[in-house]
Amino acid sequence: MLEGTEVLTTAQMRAIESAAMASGQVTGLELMERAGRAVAGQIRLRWPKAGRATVLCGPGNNGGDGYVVARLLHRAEWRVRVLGMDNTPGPDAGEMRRRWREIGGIAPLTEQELQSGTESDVYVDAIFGTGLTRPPEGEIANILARVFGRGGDGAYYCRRLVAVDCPSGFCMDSGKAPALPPGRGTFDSPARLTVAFDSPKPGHLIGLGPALCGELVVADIGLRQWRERHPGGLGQRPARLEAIWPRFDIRDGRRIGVPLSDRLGKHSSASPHKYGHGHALILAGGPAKGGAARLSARTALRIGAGLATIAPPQDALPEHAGQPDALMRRAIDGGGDLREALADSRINALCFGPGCGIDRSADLLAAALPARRATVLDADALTALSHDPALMAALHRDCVLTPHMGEFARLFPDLARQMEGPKPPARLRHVDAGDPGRLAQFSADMARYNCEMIEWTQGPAYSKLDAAREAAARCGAVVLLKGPDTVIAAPDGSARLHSAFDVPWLATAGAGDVLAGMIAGLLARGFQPLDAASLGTLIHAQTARGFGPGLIADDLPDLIPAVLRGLQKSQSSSSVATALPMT
Ligand SMILES: NC(=O)C1=CN([C@@H]2O[C@H](COP(=O)(O)OP(=O)(O)OC[C@H]3O[C@@H](n4cnc5c(N)ncnc54)[C@H](O)[C@@H]3O)[C@@H](O)[C@H]2O)[C@@H](O)CC1
Ligand SMILES: [K+]
Repeated sequence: MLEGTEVLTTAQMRAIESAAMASGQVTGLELMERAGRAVAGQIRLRWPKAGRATVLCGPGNNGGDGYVVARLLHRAEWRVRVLGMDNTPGPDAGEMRRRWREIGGIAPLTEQELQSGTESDVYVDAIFGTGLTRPPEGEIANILARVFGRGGDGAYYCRRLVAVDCPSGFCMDSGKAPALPPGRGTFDSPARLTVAFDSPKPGHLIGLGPALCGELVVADIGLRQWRERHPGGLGQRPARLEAIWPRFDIRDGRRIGVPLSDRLGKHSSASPHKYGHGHALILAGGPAKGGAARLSARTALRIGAGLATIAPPQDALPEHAGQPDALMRRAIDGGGDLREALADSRINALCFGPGCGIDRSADLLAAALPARRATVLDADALTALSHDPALMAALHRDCVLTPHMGEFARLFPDLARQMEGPKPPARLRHVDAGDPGRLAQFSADMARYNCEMIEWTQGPAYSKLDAAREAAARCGAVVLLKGPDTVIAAPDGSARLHSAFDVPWLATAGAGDVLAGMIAGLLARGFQPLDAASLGTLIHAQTARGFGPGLIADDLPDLIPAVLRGLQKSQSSSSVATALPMT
């Protein structure tokens, strides 16, 4: 079982906070103090010399965190300037504002104030967190444009911007940034650092998140212990959502979320025989179309499949005579040939698509899907699938679809359209919080914290995650929606997120063929489809991280052994098992 860092939607986070407070074991004020302390601590860790800080405090609890940051930086001898809003915040934020007022003043949070005065060494963005409900307008939009924008000389207005929970105006569920109306600039100046609380949210990992957040630190604010003591949390737990790239620090700075299976470096069965490690069959296209499938096949071998066979039509077979010698060749002209090949039950993973041709893919898929072998569908196979509802209906739970956005839009046009628009309203759902007294307290807290009892998995904007989950449930197969951010979803709602925002050079011809081959090889080795797809995604990006710019897809397969060695090493030193309760 692959282990990643648990990711929570904002609704889940709010529900956990509220339930923890309803249990009487923690107060909102304590959580806010810890949140502010985490941010101030991270600032001092990076910039140990006390300097000038400007703290921008919004109207809600995110602003409350900001007042705590101001107080703690002041205590550490920073010269702190606070700009705040003239509203009546909730009781906790109000109390934190009062405590700050005993120390220093609050200038109005206006564009003019932001521009005036001496430039600060650090700017703290505590304007909006999870409570953003509509696109900012007027003065607040101007402020955000300045905070996240650049001057005429191209320099950032707010050098060293530290975001509290998230960059303000940003949706933590979808990674979308609805904040700025057209013409008001863009988020072109990212935060240096974002300190999120308790767990990463989907938006930190997908969409614009990785670009806007800068370094992401996930700070424990004491809810983890409560969750460990109350593993059921609130009512029924949703399908698990995990991040599969270890970017997060927590508590004492340990990294969590090293996503490994202990089987990664080992073989898939106790048998020393090559058939014990699986046999991947990679279907190739006609003459002059075989390169993509060769990349896939070579990769399947490198990732540890015991055997890999490339299967072009007869007239293209001679083209595959070269390296690697370890690769087997077999002509498969059509569905009949494939059915015959699949009589050999040792062929346990299939890969369709790269360079295969749309008609040939359709013909071969129709023959293969009823055999219910673990199957990767990529490129032309996805186009064939989008043309034929019967093929779509024949998909099964051992299939992995690997579309990019264009292919996804052909397969699931309605879901792709929804991604462009707002999310439909979340459905209300009863939350079982124990006895009536506790439930009453819980409801009061919900109201106090402006929370709704909304379905656990719902967030405010329809995201790539929502779309991939819905697609997987609809087609009954694993859907890997790839891009700089990749979402991998299983039919039961479990999902994994990975950001390859840091390796833009991975967007190169043939990289997708390599990914398909990795997943096919891992399936051959006996990994479950969700794990094979997740590990394939991670290893794929890790190979590119190790190589750097200048990468071409042909380089990738030979980089796999070093990545496998590195992952094994990090597994042995990982603290993941102690840092997170795993379900
Ligand atoms: N709930 C808790 O127990 C904790 C919350 N924490 C902080 O609280 C934050 C969430 O607090 P809130 O729910 O109060 O939300 P926010 O502080 O994000 O903002 C909510 C406020 O902004 C207003 N608002 C929303 N959209 C607006 C717009 N477009 N223009 C102008 N005003 C707008 C709302 O009317 C509301 O007053 C988290 O992000 C985190 O920073 C932390 O203190 C940890 C504990
Ligand atoms: K913020």
